[in-house]
Amino acid sequence: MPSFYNQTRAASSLMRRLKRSLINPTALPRPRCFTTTEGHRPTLVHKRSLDILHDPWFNKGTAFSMTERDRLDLRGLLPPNVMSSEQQIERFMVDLKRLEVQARDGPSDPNALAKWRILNRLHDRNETMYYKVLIANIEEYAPIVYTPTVGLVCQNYSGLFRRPRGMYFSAEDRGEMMSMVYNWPADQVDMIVVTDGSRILGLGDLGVQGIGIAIGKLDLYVAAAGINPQRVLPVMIDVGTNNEKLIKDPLYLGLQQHRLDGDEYIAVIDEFMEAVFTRWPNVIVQFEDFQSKWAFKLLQRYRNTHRMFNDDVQGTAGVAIAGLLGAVRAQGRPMIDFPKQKIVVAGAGSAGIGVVNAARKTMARMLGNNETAFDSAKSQFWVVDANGLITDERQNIDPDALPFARRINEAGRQGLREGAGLAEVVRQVQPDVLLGLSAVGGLFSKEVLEALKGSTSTKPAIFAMSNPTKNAECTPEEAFKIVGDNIIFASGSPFRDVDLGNGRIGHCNQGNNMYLFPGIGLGTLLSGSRIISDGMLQAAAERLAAYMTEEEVLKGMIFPPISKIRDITKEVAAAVVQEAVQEDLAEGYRDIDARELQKICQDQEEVLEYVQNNMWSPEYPTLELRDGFFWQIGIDSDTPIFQSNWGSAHRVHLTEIYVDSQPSPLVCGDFMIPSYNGWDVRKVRQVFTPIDADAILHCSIANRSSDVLIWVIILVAPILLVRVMHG
Ligand SMILES: NC(=O)C1=CN([C@@H]2O[C@H](COP(=O)(O)OP(=O)(O)OC[C@H]3O[C@@H](n4cnc5c(N)ncnc54)[C@H](O)[C@@H]3O)[C@@H](O)[C@H]2O)C=CC1
Ligand SMILES: CC(=O)C(=O)O
Ligand SMILES: [Mg+2]
Repeated sequence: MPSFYNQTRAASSLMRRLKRSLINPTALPRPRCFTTTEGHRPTLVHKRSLDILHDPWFNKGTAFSMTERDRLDLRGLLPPNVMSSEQQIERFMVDLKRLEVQARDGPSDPNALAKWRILNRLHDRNETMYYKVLIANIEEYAPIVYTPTVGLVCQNYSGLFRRPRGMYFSAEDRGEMMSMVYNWPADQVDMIVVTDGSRILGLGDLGVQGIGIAIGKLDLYVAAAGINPQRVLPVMIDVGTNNEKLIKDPLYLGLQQHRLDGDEYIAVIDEFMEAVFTRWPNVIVQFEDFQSKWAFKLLQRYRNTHRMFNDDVQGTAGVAIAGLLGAVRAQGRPMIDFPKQKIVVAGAGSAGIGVVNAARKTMARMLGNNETAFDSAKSQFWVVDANGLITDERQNIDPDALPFARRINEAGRQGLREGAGLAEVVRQVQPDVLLGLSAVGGLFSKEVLEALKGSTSTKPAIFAMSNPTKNAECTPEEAFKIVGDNIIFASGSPFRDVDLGNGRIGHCNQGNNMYLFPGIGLGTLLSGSRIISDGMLQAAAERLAAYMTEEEVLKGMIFPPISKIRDITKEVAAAVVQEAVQEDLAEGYRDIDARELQKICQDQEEVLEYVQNNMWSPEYPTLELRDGFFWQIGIDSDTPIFQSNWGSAHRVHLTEIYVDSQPSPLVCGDFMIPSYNGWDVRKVRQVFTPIDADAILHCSIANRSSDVLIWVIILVAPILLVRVMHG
């Protein structure tokens, strides 16, 4: 819950803005007029926030000064580094001259970036059409808006940046976030994907440029889960970067300082969480691509108090479990044999450790769900990181990896030692599964794959899950060629199936958390669960595993094709809703309360229908012009919102106020309303102090006093005052 201190701070910050609106003549209604900038006379604008950034006449993009950003409610809507117009032109020219950027880690499609640009322009122009195109061609364009191209986009974001999308909270904004969050124009936000840019895919620290991954993930939320695009918010928390190249790049858009660390870092993330959950109490926050050091700590910090999850730790784990269960079925064995699988994992970061933790819990559940089962399950894993096999002999072992450190005596009996290389580990262990989350392209070398031929499994599984494409631990061609045709293969980024000759196909599955995170988010939203429990994540993974038929699995297809992502997401969301109800966490959604949800969840078809009915589809709505002026308190949204269709400050006379649908005896009168389009109840309270704004459901407004009168008061009042004071 927001602390009293922060609420007070938010209130005083809002009051400041309120006062500013009341006394700032530029905010008062007047004809849209502006003067030239000659002679440094200010140009008077009739707009604020995104409306300015989307207006080609007034927009200065990254060149808005900090004071202008404050005055015009732009703070947080642009990357934090203020650029000169010369720098803007330089950035544009550099980008223009390298139209076909092919970075080392880029996708194999040479036109990928050009396609991204075209799609991005459509996204800016017409969201409905953009999502129609994306949904209809998801197989072709997911690799453009998501991995692998999104990696290349993030690497080149400073050059590609055109129109801002999402919000930027930087280390410089400390103490301001609670007020900045109101600069976002949407009254309701369902889904936030936030990153601090510290580990974007397998590309390392990309600083502020990491916003691209948050945008890409939210594209999938809209396309796959049918989250309304007006209710998503990509967020970049810029606490600096440890990427020296970016720190020295004059055209970099983020803070050019080293990353905050320790308590200072946590304070920034805390402030962000408090701000977004204060404005949108029902929002769900997905943490994305935080370096492992913080991924686990932040997850532990917020997971029992906030609606949040970490996609790299928890989403990836769920997808891997579904894949691992699929691999057991593909061997012609029942899923209950999973605890017998020997699994070698290369990579002990947020993703690798997330997977082994979840796989261990799944095994333990199958073995009787008790302490002994949990303890014995860990012996099925061999974890190898940059320093080789992790054993309890390792100095300064990472606490998150500690439970999986092999006992050195036992390792010795297997012919292994502390720091043993991957090939050696595979040779000795003869695993059923070799899983890569190392971000090291080609790590599954010929030697490692040769060693896997000794696997005791009838159908060994190779999961080269690192992204983007160039970071895959091996390609499907290498895997099928070296290990043989009788394998299961999955990769994090998409590859083509392999032609094995004689009409046989070596199936390449895409093992990516995109099969889970949209359903986890949607299921949480529609259940109204206050947290995202382990059980909800497990239910999501199991539903994904069960999605594939026996026939498909035996052919080596353990994940669905991406063309089915909307359908699988619906299934996953339904499983999440049902589990939330089962665990008594569900509080309902909109007009469906917990009890009704419980009834719905008794019938599988009904819960699927409930999910389907709440998925947004890209269709043009019929628009009608609503002339004049109206105010209302939204009752169809979770937070009552006081809305006006008039984007500027104005004086109004309230004539009717309804409380609980009854005309209220409260005294109505004249009020000066500042220029906010969407107010939540806290703001309303500050203006209408005698009114319990929570209870107002509707109020209508008659006549506004003329602008001329306001100007007369503003200009004449001080003169009169001086006269009175001087007798
Ligand atoms: N397919 C999917 O859905 C997902 C894939 N990933 C990918 O997983 C990769 C890793 O992500 P994080 O765990 O967050 O990164 P991280 O940087 O925290 O962890 C990387 C780990 O790999 C280890 N490593 C480095 N060199 C190695 C080597 N030669 N042999 C064995 N291990 C080595 C490091 O010691 C570290 O433990 C990234 O490429 C990311 O894109 C992450 C999440 C989801
Ligand atoms: C897929 C994903 O989340 C990652 O590579 O980080
Ligand atoms: Mg990620």
